[in-house]
Amino acid sequence: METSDKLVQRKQLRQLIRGRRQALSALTQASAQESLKNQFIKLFASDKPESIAIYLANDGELDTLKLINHCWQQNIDVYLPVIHPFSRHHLLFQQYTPTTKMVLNRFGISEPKLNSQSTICPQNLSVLCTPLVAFDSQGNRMGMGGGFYDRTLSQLQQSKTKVIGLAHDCQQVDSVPVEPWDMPLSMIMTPTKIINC
Ligand SMILES: Nc1nc2c(c(=O)[nH]1)N(C=O)[C@@H](CNc1ccc(C(=O)N[C@@H](CCC(=O)O)C(=O)O)cc1)CN2
Ligand SMILES: Nc1ncnc2c1ncn2[C@@H]1O[C@H](COP(=O)(O)OP(=O)(O)OP(=O)(O)O)[C@@H](O)[C@H]1O
Repeated sequence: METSDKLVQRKQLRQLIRGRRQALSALTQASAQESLKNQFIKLFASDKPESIAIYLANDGELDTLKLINHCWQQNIDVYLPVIHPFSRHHLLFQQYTPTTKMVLNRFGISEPKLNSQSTICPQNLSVLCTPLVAFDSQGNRMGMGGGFYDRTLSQLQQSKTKVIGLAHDCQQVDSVPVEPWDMPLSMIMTPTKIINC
């Protein structure tokens, strides 16, 4: 397929799936985040992670507040992505506690006010949960289009960090049109299932 065809295809798919998740009702979102928390508890029943990077939901993404609260209760260190102030399309991961000062980033998403003393190298995270727009059963993912998570994931190839894509079931497609830089996921968690890719 021509590169430009694929670009158009990816753009259309992104629009379609973003529309699907934005259309989910508050009730569906509420039950989805409860199920997500329960899936997480089941998955880590026998080995509690030390640290986990999550995200604050935006644009209809699978909500994570209940999961974050659960981690806090379990003394699991929670980190959030922060848009890198100088390095374009790169993320930093900063610890998030109930007292962390928050600011809005340029996408309107709440993120910790940058404090380099509470950031972590992604390689040192036990678990990294990525948001995504579309996924398939092979673990291919497509995000919002900035390549932020692709760049982070490309640094994790030699690390023990467990990478888990989080999404609603309605974000699954038969096949994500992938690009050479797209990093496949080894696991995707939805409110109803865990897919080992
Ligand atoms: N919850 C959450 N946090 C995240 C991400 C994410 O996907 N979800 N990111 C994962 O990368 C990073 C932010 N990346 C983003 C990239 C594009 C847009 C977005 O809304 N784009 C608009 C155009 C906005 C603009 O250009 O100013 C759009 O496409 O409509 C949002 C976040 C870091 N934090
Ligand atoms: N590891 C990388 N190194 C350099 N550039 C990259 C890397 N990964 C992706 N990019 C660039 O980022 C841009 C956006 O990529 P893409 O559309 O795949 O993002 P995405 O998967 O939707 O976003 P995200 O990864 O933030 O969820 C592309 O132009 C691509 O060239």
